[in-house]
Amino acid sequence: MDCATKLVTSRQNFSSIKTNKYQLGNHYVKVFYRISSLCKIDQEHVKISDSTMFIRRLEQLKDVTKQAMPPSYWEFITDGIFYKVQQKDVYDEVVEDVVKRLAEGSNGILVGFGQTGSGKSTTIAGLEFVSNENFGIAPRVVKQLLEIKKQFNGNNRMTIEMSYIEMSKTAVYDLLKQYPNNVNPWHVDKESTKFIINTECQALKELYLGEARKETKETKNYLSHINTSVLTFYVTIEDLSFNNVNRVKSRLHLIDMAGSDTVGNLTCVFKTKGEVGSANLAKTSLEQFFLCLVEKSQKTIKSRLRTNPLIFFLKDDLNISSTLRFIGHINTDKEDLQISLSMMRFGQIIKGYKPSSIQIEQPAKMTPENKIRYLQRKLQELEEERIQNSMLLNVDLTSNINSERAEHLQKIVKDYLNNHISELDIIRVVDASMAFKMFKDLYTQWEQERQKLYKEASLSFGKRISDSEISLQKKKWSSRSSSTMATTKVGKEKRRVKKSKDASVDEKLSMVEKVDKQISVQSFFDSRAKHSTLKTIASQDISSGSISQSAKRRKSKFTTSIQRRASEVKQRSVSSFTDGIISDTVVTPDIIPNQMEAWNGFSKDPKYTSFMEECKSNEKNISSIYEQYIEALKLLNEQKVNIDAIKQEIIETKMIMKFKSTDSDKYTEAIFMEAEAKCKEKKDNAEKDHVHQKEIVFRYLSELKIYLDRRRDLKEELTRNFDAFCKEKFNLPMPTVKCSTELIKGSAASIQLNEFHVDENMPEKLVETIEISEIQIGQFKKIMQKERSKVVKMRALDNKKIYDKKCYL
Ligand SMILES: Nc1ncnc2c1ncn2[C@@H]1O[C@H](COP(=O)(O)OP(=O)(O)OP(=O)(O)O)[C@@H](O)[C@H]1O
Repeated sequence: MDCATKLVTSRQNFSSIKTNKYQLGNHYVKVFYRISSLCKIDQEHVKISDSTMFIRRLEQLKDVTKQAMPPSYWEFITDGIFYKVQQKDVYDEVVEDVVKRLAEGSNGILVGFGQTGSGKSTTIAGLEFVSNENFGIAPRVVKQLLEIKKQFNGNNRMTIEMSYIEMSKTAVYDLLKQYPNNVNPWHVDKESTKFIINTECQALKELYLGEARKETKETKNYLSHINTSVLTFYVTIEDLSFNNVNRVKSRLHLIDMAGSDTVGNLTCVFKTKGEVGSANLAKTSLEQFFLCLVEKSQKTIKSRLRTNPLIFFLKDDLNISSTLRFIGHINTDKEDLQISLSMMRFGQIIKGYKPSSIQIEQPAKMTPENKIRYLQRKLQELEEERIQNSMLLNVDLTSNINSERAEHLQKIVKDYLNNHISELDIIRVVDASMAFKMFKDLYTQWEQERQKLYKEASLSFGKRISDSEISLQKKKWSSRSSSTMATTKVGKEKRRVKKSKDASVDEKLSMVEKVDKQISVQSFFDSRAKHSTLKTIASQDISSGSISQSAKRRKSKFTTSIQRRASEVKQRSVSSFTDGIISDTVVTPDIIPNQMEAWNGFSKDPKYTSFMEECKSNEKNISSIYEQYIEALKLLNEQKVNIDAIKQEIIETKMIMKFKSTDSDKYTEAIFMEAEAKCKEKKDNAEKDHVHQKEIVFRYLSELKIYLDRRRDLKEELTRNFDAFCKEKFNLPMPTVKCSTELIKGSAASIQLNEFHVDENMPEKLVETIEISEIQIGQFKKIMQKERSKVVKMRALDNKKIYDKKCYL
């Protein structure tokens, strides 16, 4: 798989481009291109600059008289060109936002089109590889949707379903059904299977099975798909908080078009003329439909809907308010230029652009005029970029922010304050402006608390200090930059205060200064250090010889009250900070690095020893039952595979019997019947074992559930205990607490529930943690191969029957 860097990324700036007057292009319609990583870019024929592709004009190559002229190219504007990039990069750039919009109720269509063997299926499905890093768009959509689903709770519910169909010129097949799986081409929506996705594992298994049921032709290197396939995700979001359930439905279609080609091309020698023609027709139909769409001709659009089952199926979703993404796949080899040009033109039609022809001089021969033209164009581009940037900087983008985004920003603020991220990570203009607004609010809040405390402190000494005096004093105090300077100034300040016969003001100011330090942002996250600082400062002041005994007494009283208030303010700050800004953080107990010491103290405290022991023993139980459960599950799956194999044997025996029935004698028939009976007996026994094994699996599962429930309670208790410990030892609650990593080491939370077929009844809590491993992909591939060979055999038998029938007739 590719590992080189991304060649060109998306560019949104199309202003310098000649567009069709019926331009369809809005920011929801994007056309990308992926150049097959198996071919080298031939610079003479193909050039790429940003997201613009230049392809050599073919007539110039063919016409010898024109070959001496400067090379002339077609210019195609795209939203991004990928060459030798990771699957993830393609996904992030092209699909991620489509899925987000899908969860918000917007329909979407993603079409992978291109020449035979150019990498369409790799981009859309990517199931032939052994690592999930190489998964294509479909498995990644499943993962992202399930992640979004996790965020729905309470009155909001999200349901994800999928259907998977394959379309040939004349028929439509349901890929989620066993062969024979024809559906009525005009009732695909009603007749196709809708599979409810609860886990990534189940969905992947269905994807692999669907892949196996596709019609393919074996080539030297890979299996080529003959037909177009459409994988549709149906998302339903329900809000149950009203009397009438509020329901939003949306669909996302991932279309893997049949490979277009020219009959006789080396890339498609294995395909019949009919198959090539049918693939080209599918692309042309879509192209024609888009031309109608671009021209907004409702009448023609309607009539076109009835000409093609694919367009009919996509129907309402195929319009410009949906999010449309097209990924064209091309080879840049000279012999494939013609078909590549056709693919590029398709993209331009979708965007509503008119390809223009330009001449590109070779750099060595560049004339001054061309240089000026080139530089002028670059200048214009930069100028436009500058205008856009300055617009972004000056526009208040924060007003349009939704709650999810706001939550995300709150998390950024929290992470920044916790030193988990740097300023550079808040680089986006919107993020930065919102984040700084939050910093400001936070600061204002603390500043108000501080002022309030100051006033209260002044009042408690029976003397009111005017606001101006406070600010004057404050300024003087805050201007101290070093400890020595501070000492000298303290002396001066005290002399001045003595002169004004108000020594108590000085004391109060020094106390308030300490409180200031105490509630500063830094000290907020370093509670222990601050706490001791407070004590040290207080004791230093108290022992200071310049203060009289009564002042000392007053001061110590004052210190205690200030300390208490500081602690109160801090606690209030902590809770308001947590409530207002990082309300999402306290849910999971977490240990942040500078609290490790506190955690160690807590875990060794004899008061909590028995509690900690219980936590550990619960984790141990989870581990051991989990292992047994996995073993039992493995056996269960093996049994299932065995049963499938026996069933297959029965089918095959029956089929052979049917075929032989015409010319076989009674003796042969009896042998077949006996073989079938034996298979059935084997199947019955295997099914009995399977039922028994299922019971064992569920027993382990329910046991595991009990321990996991206990773990949840223990976690809550742990949070409470740790909080109490921190309050007791440091006089401060911990802002966030987490189980020690040591504690959960080896626990089921850290174990990834493995592979294997998981029954629907498996509790969601467990299923959520499933990560797809390479072993599991291997198993899926085995299932796929088995299913494929089964379908191939059955198809061959059907074709033979049809052939025999024809011959007979
Ligand atoms: N980005 C890539 N990285 C590695 N291998 C790739 C990539 N793209 C395609 N291939 C390889 O090229 C071959 C053809 O790819 P794929 O099946 O995706 O093409 P296709 O366009 O779907 O073909 P067809 O139209 O014949 O079905 C496969 O062997 C695949 O592994």
